[in-house]
Amino acid sequence: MATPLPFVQTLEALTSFLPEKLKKPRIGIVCGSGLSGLVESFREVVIVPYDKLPGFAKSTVPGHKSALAFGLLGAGEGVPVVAMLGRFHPYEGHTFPTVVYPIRVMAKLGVKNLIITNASGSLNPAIPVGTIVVIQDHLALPNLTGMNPLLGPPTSPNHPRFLPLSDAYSPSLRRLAFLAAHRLSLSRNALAEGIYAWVSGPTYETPAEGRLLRKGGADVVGMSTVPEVVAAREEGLNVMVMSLVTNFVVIPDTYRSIREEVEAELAGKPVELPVAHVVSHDEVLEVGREKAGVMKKLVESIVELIPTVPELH
Ligand SMILES: O=P(O)(O)O[C@H]1O[C@H](CO)[C@@H](O)[C@H]1O
Ligand SMILES: Nc1nc2[nH]cnc2c(=O)[nH]1
Repeated sequence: MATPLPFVQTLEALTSFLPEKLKKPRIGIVCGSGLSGLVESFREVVIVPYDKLPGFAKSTVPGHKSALAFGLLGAGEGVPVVAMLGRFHPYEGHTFPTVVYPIRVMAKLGVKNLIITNASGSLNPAIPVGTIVVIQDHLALPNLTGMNPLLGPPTSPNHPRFLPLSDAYSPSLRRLAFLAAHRLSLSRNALAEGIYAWVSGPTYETPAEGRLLRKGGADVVGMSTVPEVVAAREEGLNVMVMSLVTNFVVIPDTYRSIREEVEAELAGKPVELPVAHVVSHDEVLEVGREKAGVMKKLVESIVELIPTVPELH
């Protein structure tokens, strides 16, 4: 029997921290690796550490803090928002109910629109490092092979047993990303559209795995987000995802042949080979820091535009 989730206690704890005007955020934000600087644009901020909230775990990944930030975002009076300054990943050892618990709490607070950010590796030569990819769809091998976040009894009798995901990424919200980029005079290349492959991690891809995902139609790959999207859709939220490309996944056309190298060496003709790039989380965080400002402005602009779209109310 699964442990019951402590929603009532979490909501009571949150209420005790928040002033009236921040108690009912309508927009939720998830900050990806290195992107929690988003909170710098919030006004009247209240930070609630995860260890003060029953049901919340601790984020153990560098670049992820362990707190919720509530505040007002955008011009004028501002819109009440809540942001996760750090997420939970299954590879940290968190169970799926724990990974998506903050999303379900956001839904119970009244959040209707969710903006998720993450860091990812590019599988598509036309999508270079530094691009922000507005996600159109996902390819989730774990979902198809027995690691689906919704396995087990439904969290609520109101949830559908068989959740459709053909429309998971809200066209209305995605539209706002491009309108916001226009408002901010970003270059056309700053923003792309693409498909996110979710892998469990924590290993980065081998070249063969990268090639498989690319052939399967994915443009970028990461180790998060999809469980959050699935839970948010189950809760009835509108969802959009912006993925910052922090590195290329190395997918060579051919493999270096050690046999040929040895044969050349033995024949007195050693070959000089280029050193292959090896990705690291430090590099991921570095690109996150460089692009945090653009991501912050985009999110703020989208938050300002949401109230102008009737179907997002
Ligand atoms: O998806 P976020 O949390 O932004 O982080 C990405 O960066 C980390 C790997 O460097 C992984 O956690 C991957 O998913
Ligand atoms: N799986 C995966 N996650 C990432 N997060 C940031 N870069 C990468 C990557 O190359 N692969």
